[in-house]
Amino acid sequence: MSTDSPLIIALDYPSLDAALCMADRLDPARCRLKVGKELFTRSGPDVLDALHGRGFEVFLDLKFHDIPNTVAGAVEAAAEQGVWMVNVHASGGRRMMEAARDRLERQALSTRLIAVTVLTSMMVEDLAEVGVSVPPAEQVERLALLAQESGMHGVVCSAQESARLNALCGDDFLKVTPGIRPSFAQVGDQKRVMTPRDAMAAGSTHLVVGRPVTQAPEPMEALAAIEAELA
Ligand SMILES: O=c1ccn([C@@H]2O[C@H](COP(=O)(O)O)[C@@H](O)[C@H]2O)c(=O)[nH]1
Repeated sequence: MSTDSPLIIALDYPSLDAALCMADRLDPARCRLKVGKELFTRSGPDVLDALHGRGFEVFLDLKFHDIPNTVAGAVEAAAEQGVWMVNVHASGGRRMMEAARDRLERQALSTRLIAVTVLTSMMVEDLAEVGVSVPPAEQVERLALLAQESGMHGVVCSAQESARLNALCGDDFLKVTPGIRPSFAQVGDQKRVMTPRDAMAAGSTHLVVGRPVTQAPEPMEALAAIEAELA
């Protein structure tokens, strides 16, 4: 089932059972789901089959980062599982992103392919330690432009960068933004955060929300509060 909702709920759980318990409380007409490294490493492709069987569109968030041939094969494998979206790291470079895009095109696979710019958990000090001597916003812009030139459908960035990327890359270029924190939620390890309403106003196309829903005492109430904020 396809949905107009911008919400992507991150199923960061240590077991298939726990993830499906949450999925069974959610509605594929009201959100998409994201499967990340922990859940996929534990459950493998079974989780994708189970979520597709329940009618959800799935973002497989494995953030591939390797040589072009390896990433192209991994992206093809993900797309063959029928996922709605998959991602790579933009810092893997132009040739890597182009190889992944070309592989999807050659196999006529319609999975959206996006690139991670700068993780939403990183600040200027974190970038400096890995040899990047510009602020996150500047690095995000650089990598988003490279991702667009390399044929990506969009990027993962923080909502703090969405307005600038709208101006630089256009409205149609996807801005998938984790680090979404409603006023009732704890920030945790995220650094570049925004509320759901501000993120949409800034031009984010999709909002990734994990713990504010999945760790809430009443997850469905938390989700409803976010939807009300967006209405
Ligand atoms: O830059 C990034 C890229 C990916 N993520 C992922 O999004 C969710 C966020 O979960 P919260 O619990 O809402 O913090 C999580 O799965 C991350 O792996 C990100 O946060 N930042």
